[in-house]
Amino acid sequence: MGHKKNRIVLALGGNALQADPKDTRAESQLVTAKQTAKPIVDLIQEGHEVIIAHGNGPQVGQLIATYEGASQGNPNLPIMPFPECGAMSQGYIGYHLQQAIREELFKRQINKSIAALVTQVVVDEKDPGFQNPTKPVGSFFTEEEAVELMNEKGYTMKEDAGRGWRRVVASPEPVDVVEAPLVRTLVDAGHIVITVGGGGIPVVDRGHGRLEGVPAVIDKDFASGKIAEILDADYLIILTAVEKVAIHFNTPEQRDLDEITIEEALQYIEEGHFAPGSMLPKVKAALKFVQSKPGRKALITSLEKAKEGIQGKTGTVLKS
Ligand SMILES: Nc1ncnc2c1ncn2[C@@H]1O[C@H](COP(=O)(O)OP(=O)(O)O)[C@@H](O)[C@H]1O
Ligand SMILES: NC(=O)OP(=O)(O)O
Repeated sequence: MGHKKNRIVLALGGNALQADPKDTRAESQLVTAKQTAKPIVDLIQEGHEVIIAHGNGPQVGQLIATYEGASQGNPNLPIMPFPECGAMSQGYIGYHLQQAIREELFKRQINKSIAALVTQVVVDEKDPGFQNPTKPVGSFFTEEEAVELMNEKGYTMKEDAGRGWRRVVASPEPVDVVEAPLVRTLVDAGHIVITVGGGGIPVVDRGHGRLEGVPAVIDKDFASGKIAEILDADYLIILTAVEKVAIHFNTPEQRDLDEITIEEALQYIEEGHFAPGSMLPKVKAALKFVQSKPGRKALITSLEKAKEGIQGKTGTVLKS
């Protein structure tokens, strides 16, 4: 008996791109991408239509820090602006995933093309996110190092879900995906598309066809939800380091969640079970997607468990 083929937007978390957060070498990231390709191609092999989205927090932060460091005292090396760093991170992560998935498709003799599309995402310049930076980017620091960086460079730094201190930048909500019609055309034609990488390059619509890049990093969970809505996907699957979302996370009372209703999700958010900057945007993006139209489902699980998750065997599922 055949099973239902779904249109799935897969959002890849940090661990799918960088196995060891301390090993930031591009070569290591490519090795990780090759591991990541396997469970993705499992889904493609099952006949699902897969659209791939991914984060860029560590990578965009590294690019910005590299330019800032290199340009100090060197007038010939200007600092690369934020939107350009976002585009660069989107480009190189897309290139890695494109290579990795292509190779895996070839191994399994699946005749499909894959392309990463440079994707811009429209944001509202009045979004409150511009006044209150929340998006962690780049490496982790100790509190002492963070204080030094705040004083020296004027960064805003915050503690990131018990894992250390990171620079935080503005993170407005995605309003629209500029290249969405192209993504749709490619997906409808049976191709695999990598899009809204790093949440998309944030742009403000100035009218008359003019888009202007703005210094921010859009949350990839929200951008994935947005493209899933636009493409009328059946599933938004957010892949991260944990198999299930939990309440009372990291405490002796921790309870992993299997299936939750919209009401339960709202209640758990209200009770503060999900850390801002890590699990909270995932649950909120899942919630927004399932609320947008009846029948839509969201799944939060680990990369390795994606296939079992779709079969209803694991993960945390949210249904409308
Ligand atoms: N309530 C929760 N349930 C499960 N994990 C949680 C929860 N709150 C915070 N986390 C943490 O959030 C992490 C996922 O966020 P993050 O690492 O930022 O995501 P990404 O995979 O997109 O890079 C999990 O690996 C876990 O450590
Ligand atoms: N842009 C973004 O959300 O990146 P991360 O998932 O790496 O934080």
